[in-house]
Amino acid sequence: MIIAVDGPAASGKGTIARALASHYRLPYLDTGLLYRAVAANVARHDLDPAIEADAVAACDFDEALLDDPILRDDETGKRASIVSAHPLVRAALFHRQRRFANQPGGAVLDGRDIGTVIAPEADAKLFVKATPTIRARRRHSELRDRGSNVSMDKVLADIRARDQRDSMRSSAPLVAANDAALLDTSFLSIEAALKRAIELVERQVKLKAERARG
Ligand SMILES: Nc1ncnc2c1ncn2[C@@H]1O[C@H](COP(=O)(O)OP(=O)(O)OP(=O)(O)O)[C@@H](O)[C@H]1O
Ligand SMILES: Nc1ccn([C@@H]2O[C@H](COP(=O)(O)O)[C@@H](O)[C@H]2O)c(=O)n1
Repeated sequence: MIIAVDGPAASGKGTIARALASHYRLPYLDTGLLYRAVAANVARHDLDPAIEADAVAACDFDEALLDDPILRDDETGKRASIVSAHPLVRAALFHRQRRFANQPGGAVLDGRDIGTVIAPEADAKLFVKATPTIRARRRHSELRDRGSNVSMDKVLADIRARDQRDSMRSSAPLVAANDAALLDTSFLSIEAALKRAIELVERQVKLKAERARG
C-alpha cells in the first residue's frame, strides 16, 4: 500500500505520515529532507540557490548529510523552497522518490507533490492543512524548544512566504490532488488528527478495493 501525505509547512503532515507508517508497518520517507539536503549542500559550497545550475550541482550530496541537524534549520527550509522550484532539481530527485514509493509492500511518503507527481497511483492520499497562524504557532514553539529566540511575527511571515513560493511555482506546485482527502488539523490534537487520518486512509482503500471488484 502506498500512502501519499502532502501539505504546507508545519501543517502536521510529517507527524501524521510517520505515525501512519508505524501503524501500517510501512517504510517512511520525508521527501522535504531531500530538498533540504540540496539546500544545505548549496550553502556548504557557497552556491546560489536561485541559479538552477548551482542547485542541480548540489543534488549530488553525501548521504550522511541527511542526518545533519542543519537540515532542520528554518534558514535551510527557506533555501529548500528556493532550490525546489527548479524543474531540473525536481527531476534529479524524482527517481529516488519513485523507487521508494514502489518498493514491495509499499511505503508512506510526505511532501508537496507526492499525490500529484511522485505517486499519483497511491492507494490513499491525504492533504493536511491548518491555518497559517496555527502552523506558525506550532513552528515557533518547536524553534523555541530548540533554543531559538525568533519572533512569532517572523515565523508567520516565513510560513506565508514559503506557502506563496511552494504554491506559485510552475513545476509541481503545492496543490491537493483531485482525489486526496482533506485533513484540517487546525483544531485537532495530534491524537485526534491521527485517528482521523487512519479513518480517511481506510475509507480510500476500501473504496479502491470496491472499484477494483467492479
Ligand atoms: N495536530 C497537532 N496539534 C498540535 N501540534 C501539532 C499537531 N500536528 C503537528 N504538531 C506539531 O507541529 C509541529 C510541525 O509538525 P510537523 O513537523 O509534523 O509538520 P510538517 O507539515 O511535517 O512540517 P514541515 O513541512 O516543515 O516538515 C511539530 O512540532 C508537531 O509536533
Ligand atoms: N515533495 C516535496 C517536499 C519538499 N519540497 C520543498 O522543500 C521545502 C522543505 O520541505 P519541508 O517539508 O521539509 O518543510 C518545502 O518548502 C518545499 O519547497 C518540495 O518542493 N516537494
